[in-house]
Amino acid sequence: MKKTIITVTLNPALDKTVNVNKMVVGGLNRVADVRVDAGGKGINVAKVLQSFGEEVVTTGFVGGHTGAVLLHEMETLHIKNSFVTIHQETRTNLKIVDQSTKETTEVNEAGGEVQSSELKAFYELFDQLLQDAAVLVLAGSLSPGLSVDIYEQLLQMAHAQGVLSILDAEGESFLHGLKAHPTVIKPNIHELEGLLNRQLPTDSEIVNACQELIDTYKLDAVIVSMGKDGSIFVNKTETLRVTPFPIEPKSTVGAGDSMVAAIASSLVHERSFEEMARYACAAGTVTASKSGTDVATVQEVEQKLEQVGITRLS
Ligand SMILES: Nc1ncnc2c1ncn2[C@@H]1O[C@H](COP(=O)(O)OP(=O)(O)OP(=O)(O)O)[C@@H](O)[C@H]1O
Ligand SMILES: O=P(O)(O)OC[C@@]1(O)O[C@H](CO)[C@@H](O)[C@@H]1O
Repeated sequence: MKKTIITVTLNPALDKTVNVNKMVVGGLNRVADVRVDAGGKGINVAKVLQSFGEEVVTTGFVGGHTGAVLLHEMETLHIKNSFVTIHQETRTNLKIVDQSTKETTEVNEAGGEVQSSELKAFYELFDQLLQDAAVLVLAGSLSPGLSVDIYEQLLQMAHAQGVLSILDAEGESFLHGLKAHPTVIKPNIHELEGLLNRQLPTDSEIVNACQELIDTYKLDAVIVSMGKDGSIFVNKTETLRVTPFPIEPKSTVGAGDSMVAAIASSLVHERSFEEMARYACAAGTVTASKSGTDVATVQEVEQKLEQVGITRLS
């Protein structure tokens, strides 16, 4: 049986996280401390999967000095990777954590442009990687130069090979990707409201929206994350309201990606929907309690599984 999980980050980043005592918008902010991590959604997913002991390979585009640092970071973390090198520079994303409110302000660059020859090389590489794959994770924004329907195309290639898929995207690329029927989607509440172009102030409105998406786009499951308020898991037969255990949040960057990693691992291991929810919530919540773009380890997640609150709504 195939077990490999491919994570795709078309627009990765080095995440530079700075802590300031109290953020002054429009004023001078002195940085108390700084850290740099390999980032980009699919790379964060791969970091968690590596700790979980899954067979994971991560791919996408990297370029320039920042790209070289990113590749070095992945080697240090022993994450199997196969990236197409582009001429332009990989971006650096700034994350400002205000220690007085514990809020994170994110400033994400657009990223280096991908040329058509580089895209062609990626499609060839992706086609090869699919041969051994069980699950595909597509996550994050698109670099300039990429077509908004790229997720749709990659999902169609994956489905032709019988590969399950998780899509975590927003805006136009998300809408296009949905047309190719990913197995699971994991929007946060803002991405879900943006997709449907309406506010979803109550749990029951969120659940109805998830069911609507499952029916319209023939999805297996929709998982909506809502930061400290937890998450809602909906598939064709079950609806779960999931509540995290208390933490002191340090940086929520990568929390959603950690959920996606736990969902991918649960698909490979054919866990029940409830077990998937436990793993995903524990992974996201542990990551939110860590600094920078540092992510949950398998030991930390498994210790917390029983502390996840699950209420079965159907
Ligand atoms: N402040 C917090 N306190 C407790 N748990 C949190 C907090 N923030 C995030 N989490 C946990 O992490 C999960 C995912 O968080 P969130 O909804 O912010 O994801 P996201 O917006 O996709 O994140 P990102 O895109 O930065 O990876 C939540 O469902 C919750 O379990
Ligand atoms: O600009 P995108 O691709 O939407 O998001 C990129 C990003 O904010 O997402 C990750 C956290 O989820 C970070 O590591 C990274 O900087």
